[in-house]
Amino acid sequence: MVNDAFPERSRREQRAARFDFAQRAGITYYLTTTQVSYSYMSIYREEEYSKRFDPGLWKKLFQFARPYKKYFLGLAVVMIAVASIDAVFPLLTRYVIDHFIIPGTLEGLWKFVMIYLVIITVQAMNVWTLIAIAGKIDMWISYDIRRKGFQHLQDLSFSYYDKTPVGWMMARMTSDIRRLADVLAWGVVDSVWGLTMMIAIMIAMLSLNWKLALVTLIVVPPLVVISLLFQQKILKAQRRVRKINSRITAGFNEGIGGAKTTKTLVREAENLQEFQEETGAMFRSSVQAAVLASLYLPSVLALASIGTGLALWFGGQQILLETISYGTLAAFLSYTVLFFDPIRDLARVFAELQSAQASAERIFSMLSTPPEITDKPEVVARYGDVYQPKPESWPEIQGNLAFKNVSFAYKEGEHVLSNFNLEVKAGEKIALVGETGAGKSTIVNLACRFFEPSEGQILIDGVDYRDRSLAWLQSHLGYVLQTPHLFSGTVKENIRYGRLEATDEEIVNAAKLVNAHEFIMKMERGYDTEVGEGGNRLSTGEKQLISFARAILANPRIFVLDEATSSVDTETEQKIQHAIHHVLKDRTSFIIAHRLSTIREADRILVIRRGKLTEQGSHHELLKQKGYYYRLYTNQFMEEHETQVLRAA
Ligand SMILES: Nc1ncnc2c1ncn2[C@@H]1O[C@H](COP(=O)(O)OP(=O)(O)OP(=O)(O)O)[C@@H](O)[C@H]1O
Repeated sequence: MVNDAFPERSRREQRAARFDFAQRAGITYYLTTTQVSYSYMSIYREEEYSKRFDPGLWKKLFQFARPYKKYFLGLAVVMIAVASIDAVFPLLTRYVIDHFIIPGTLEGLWKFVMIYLVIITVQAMNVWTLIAIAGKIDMWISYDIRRKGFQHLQDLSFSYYDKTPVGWMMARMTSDIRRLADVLAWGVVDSVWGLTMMIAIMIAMLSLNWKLALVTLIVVPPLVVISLLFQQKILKAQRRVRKINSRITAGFNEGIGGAKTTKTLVREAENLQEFQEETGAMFRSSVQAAVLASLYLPSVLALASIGTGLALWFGGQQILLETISYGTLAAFLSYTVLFFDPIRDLARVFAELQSAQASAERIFSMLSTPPEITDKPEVVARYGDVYQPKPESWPEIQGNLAFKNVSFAYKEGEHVLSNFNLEVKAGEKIALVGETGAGKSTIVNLACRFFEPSEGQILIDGVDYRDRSLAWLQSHLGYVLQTPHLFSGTVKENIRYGRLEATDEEIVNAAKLVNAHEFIMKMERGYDTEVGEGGNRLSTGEKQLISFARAILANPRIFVLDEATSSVDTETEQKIQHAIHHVLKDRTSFIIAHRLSTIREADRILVIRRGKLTEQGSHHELLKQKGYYYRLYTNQFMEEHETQVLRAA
């Protein structure tokens, strides 16, 4: 399946990926993206897909077309009309030659001109209608698939985002869907037009003079073969160019985003070398595509010319024998040239169908990935899901939380937690400390049901949280991360994201509570200041404060602060500590912090080492125990003290 195609991703990337989509989902997470740093050029690996026609896949795809079948039918009718009229034009030329030019008379010309005008007006209207219908179908289908894709991405669990690069998902949601809708809508236009045109031309030629028709149509079979061969090769080369192009775009992204890191690691030369290899491959594939395209047209023109030559040769003889008119020969010549268009179009549609099938496979592989964490059907029936919640049936939440013999592994066999037990009372302020990779974030992620235990149970207010709805739990969650993500928009809009119906006054109060009001008011337009994409016009500390205000506004029962105050200065941190103390009162909260001064006030500090709870108690109790916490605290204290002394000196 798709996910196996990706190498293990760094944890930072994984967080960034899943939180990016979690935030778009609009659920009450206050998670953040970090500056993603993929290994340059190694992120985007497109899979090769089967080339055989896959009826099952097309059946699934036609489900998206089904709601618009009336429009497809209308489109087919209009296209038949367009092609039939296109095929009539050489007959009009024939009429002009045989009735006006050869006899040298203008008699009946006005009538002819009037009929001609009516025909081209009808044709213009047909073309307008077909563009309008096909354009609408194209848009509707891409809208439907995108909507379904986006909804599914929101439903997918964190583990999916751990394995799948954001770039891959973006490509599915944009270019693949675009291509698919395009082929569905415009492929119908081209194929109906092409087929009708070919049939109409053949009927016209055969009825004008079947012998001459058979001679002229000799060139059609080689024309079909050449067109199919070339179109497939051209498409293959173009696909290679597109693949490399997406890697180059990723390379640009990486190169620009990671410019500072590149410089500090003196990696410029290697990066340039890697980049040149990609652009070299792109150059070769582009040249190949251009050479193929440049060979195709002359080959087709040569065949068309042979057809024209044959028509002239045999047609000329027939004229001398007076078995056909000059007009008929002219019509034949036009038909020979006209025949080339539908063949070329059909060959292109045929080749594009293969590419569309690959897009469809990619999209459906995403759509058919089941979310690992979902509500059971009976839970959905009772409480509703994220899209149709039934808050009136939701139980009150107290905020008591218990881990009962919980084991958990991200990868099979590699347990991060084994038989982990923990009881947290409603309103308790819990701090988690421990070395990097000890399992602190895993514990809170399990508590928030971003992952579920492989064994054991997590109870909220005494009930296994799998018996309650995800939406219920998440509507009571507030989560603030170290590197918060803000959305493009104003400060006010970003805070309001926590609770859309909040008044301006409530927003200002939330900002005041976390000491963000002061710096917001110092900004040029106060709460109406634009924060830029991802909040990049603000410092990390400022973003932290805003995301904190946003989380508070939602008034969650369970609050998680994962290194949430690591980027603010000591003075601001003290202010936030004060706010945290105030805000977290009566809420169950988990605080993960490496800076131990920030967690002294916690009701209980848990020391986690290799997934085990090794020490617990208040700050003073733990200091008295003189264990790991004591060593950690005294070391940090000494370091901070030395820094202060140095600064003072
Ligand atoms: N999404 C993931 N996929 C696979 N392994 C993971 C994932 N997240 C964490 N791990 C692994 O699980 C273990 C515990 O990680 P966790 O993030 O819980 O540690 P932590 O104590 O929060 O560390 P830090 O202080 O660095 O944030 C680590 O060995 C880590 O590599």
